Amino acid sequence: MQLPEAQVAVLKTADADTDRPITELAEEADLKVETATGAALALAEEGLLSVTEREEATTTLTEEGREYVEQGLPELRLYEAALEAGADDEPVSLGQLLGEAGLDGPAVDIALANFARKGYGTVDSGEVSATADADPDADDERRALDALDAGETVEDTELLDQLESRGLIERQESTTRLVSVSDDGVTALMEGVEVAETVGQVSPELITSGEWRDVEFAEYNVEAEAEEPAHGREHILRQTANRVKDVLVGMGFKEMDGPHVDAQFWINDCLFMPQDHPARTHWDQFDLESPEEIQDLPDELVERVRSAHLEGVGEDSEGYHSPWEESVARSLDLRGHTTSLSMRHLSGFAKGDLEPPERYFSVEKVYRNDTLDPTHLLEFFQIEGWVLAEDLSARDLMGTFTEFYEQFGITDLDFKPHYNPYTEPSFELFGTHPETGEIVEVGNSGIFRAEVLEPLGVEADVMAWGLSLERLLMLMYGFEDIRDVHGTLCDLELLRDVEVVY
Ligand SMILES: N[C@@H](Cc1ccccc1)C(=O)O
Repeated sequence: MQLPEAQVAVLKTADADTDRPITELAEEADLKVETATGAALALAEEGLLSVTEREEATTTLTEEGREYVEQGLPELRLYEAALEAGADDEPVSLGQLLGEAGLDGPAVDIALANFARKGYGTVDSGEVSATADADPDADDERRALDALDAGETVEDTELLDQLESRGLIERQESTTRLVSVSDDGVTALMEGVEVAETVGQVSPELITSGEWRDVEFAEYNVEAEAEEPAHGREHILRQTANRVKDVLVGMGFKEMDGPHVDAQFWINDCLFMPQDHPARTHWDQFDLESPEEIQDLPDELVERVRSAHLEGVGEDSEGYHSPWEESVARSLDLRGHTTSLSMRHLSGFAKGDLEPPERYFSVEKVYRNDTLDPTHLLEFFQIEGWVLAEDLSARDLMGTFTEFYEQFGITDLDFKPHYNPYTEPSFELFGTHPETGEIVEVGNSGIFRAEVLEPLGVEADVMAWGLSLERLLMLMYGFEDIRDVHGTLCDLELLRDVEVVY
């Protein structure tokens, strides 16, 4: 019988009466595991080998686990020091015992937590009493660690769970394929198997020489399991950003863009944020030292914005009467929101004057000097948007959000009245986290005030919002930590394997 080279090697290395792991055969036959696996599966198909699968759990000691095998578990070291010092008779100070046991740093907490849990004694107001008749040699966790260190297996899953939760072991599940030669395989071997002269890959030489006409090509085994190469793919955040753009375009919006570094004028002043507003300090914004200021601001608009801040607009509006400096308006910041783009567009500065109805959006990065935590980073993507039209109301705003979020499977939005210096009314928007059930803030919105619109020269109503792309992702996929998908600590495995949801 003629077989491809790898198959002959595997068949000859396998045994008829013992099941052997493919990995072992591969090593012996000097083949890559994938090649040997492919060959074994092909042979099994021909009935020459039998292949069985075995699920295996392997347990390995972590570095900390190994350290305890050598030096003893902290709680046992504490117990031994306690016995030595006579704490089974009379309480002894914890400080003294820690010193004698050579325990410090995190080992102290570990010793204390497990000492009481395992019944080695009690600690009360810094005094340790030891149980007289505890037997550290019989300590299950110690024995299990020793056994694992010696390469033995431990069956007690509860004990393994405990060691795993202490971070002393790691468990992996794996599938091992076991192979043995079948009766037909034995017969074939006895009758003689030879390597078929097959060609695995077409080469330029084969083609130019015309030799390809005469050779025999190896068959492809499209069912063979191969290693999966980790290739590049679109980041889930980018993927979702693109979907958001598609959805908004589908809802009749146009995209706007603009600078990441911008004048405070566009970021804050146009939005009727008083220059002494707390969010304008460096706690929230990143200021640029250089260049010191922006040159091309529209003078007339600057004048109208200044006057709105100082005196208000129209009859009912007062303004702030607080200091307003043009140099502050001209200074540059990393934008803390993309509402700066809305201002550039609504004022006519970006694209010329706009006539209602108009709808614009952007999905762009913004920067804030926040404290890092599971839901905050120093930068995130904001889904900015606005509608310019006659007679808008809160219902239009809510209807737009309902329609937008529905496309991402999110149907349980909550609205909470809110305050922004630039919108009235204003609403914060909340969704429910699919895993934790927690209420998560997803955005902020409102209808721009006259103090914003009048200086811009806008006569119709404008409703507007800034939503967080990352929070949308959290609701869609159940991520609990923004750092899983964003930034340097993000989990590559998760990004590779996450399924696209629709
Ligand atoms: N700029 C607001 C969002 C917003 C935009 C427009 C109107 C109302 C609110 C924020 O960043 O939170």
